[in-house]
Amino acid sequence: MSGYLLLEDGTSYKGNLNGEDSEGEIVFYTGMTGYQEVLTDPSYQNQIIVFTYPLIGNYGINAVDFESERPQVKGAVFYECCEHFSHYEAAYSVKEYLGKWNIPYISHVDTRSIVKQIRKNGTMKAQLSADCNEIEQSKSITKKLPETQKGITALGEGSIHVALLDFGFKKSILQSFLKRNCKVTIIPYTELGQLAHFQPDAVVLSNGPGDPKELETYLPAIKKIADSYPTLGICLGHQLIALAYGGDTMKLPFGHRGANHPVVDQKKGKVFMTSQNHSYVVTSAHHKEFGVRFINVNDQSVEGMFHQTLPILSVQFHPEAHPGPAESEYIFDEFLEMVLNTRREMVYA
Ligand SMILES: NC(=O)CC[C@H](N)C(=O)O
Repeated sequence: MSGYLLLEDGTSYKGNLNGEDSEGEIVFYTGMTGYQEVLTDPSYQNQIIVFTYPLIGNYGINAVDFESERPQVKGAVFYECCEHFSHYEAAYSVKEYLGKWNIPYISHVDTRSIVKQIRKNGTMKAQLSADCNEIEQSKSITKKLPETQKGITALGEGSIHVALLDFGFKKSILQSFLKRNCKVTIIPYTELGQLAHFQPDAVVLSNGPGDPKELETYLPAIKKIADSYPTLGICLGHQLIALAYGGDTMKLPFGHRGANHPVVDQKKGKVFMTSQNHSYVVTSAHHKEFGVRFINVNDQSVEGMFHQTLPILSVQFHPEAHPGPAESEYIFDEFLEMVLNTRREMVYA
């Protein structure tokens, strides 16, 4: 069926629409692969994703690469959505998967032109629609709090107990700790008051959707947690740590979403490629208790911080990868080493 992608700035694109009308914030993802992880990453809640690579769906959808239990996006924009997939692990096509969950997508639209428009006018409200109406200008996208999926859940038997504060966590973050011999207790951020009761050795603040400032009411509790436990913040978690300690965040014009964002680790003097998915960044006017350790090579934005005296580390990129390069996985090892050192210090204090 023919249909339209309508942007808030008045631009429209005609293509083949599958599914019902939908509305969200339009953003673009530049990785050549990883569509299954992107579609199911909770950080993309309330967004319509333009995939810049022109062939999506070639290797189908499998049982292992989900980042959560369902697609999280409001819609997808492809040039070609391949229905005849080929991969030994593939169970069904992207079309079947999105159809099952009533997530619409449009294909055979000029994705290069759409991306140029977003780069020019910034991420904005968009609609997938059977009709070519204009988007209501007055109604801007309502900011929503992250939706979490599970209640408090304990997994793994390891010797280090990590509390994963869930703002919409990616399964790969959980797995990064389980495979490093950790016990993990997932705690939805709405229940963060319960955290102390579990007596964790460390706390991880997860990734998640939306503007970190929407979570303002949780900041004092987050600061108290980071003051008390070795803490790692990933993406939204990193932004929340900055805000909790008096720093600030701002919105980038069109964000960083892809699998080849170069970052420099100033401590190691090393540049590596990272997987990224964010609109907001910590501004360099962060609180002076923190130092900036990681910097984006393309635009010099802050990619990660460390606390000068406390065991707190935070990264804007995704060390768990999925999709994308795993070159920064050492962040997990370094963090767990930090947790063990803190434990040793407590024993000998
Ligand atoms: N992946 C994330 O955690 C994204 C963080 C935040 N929602 C942003 O867009 O900047």
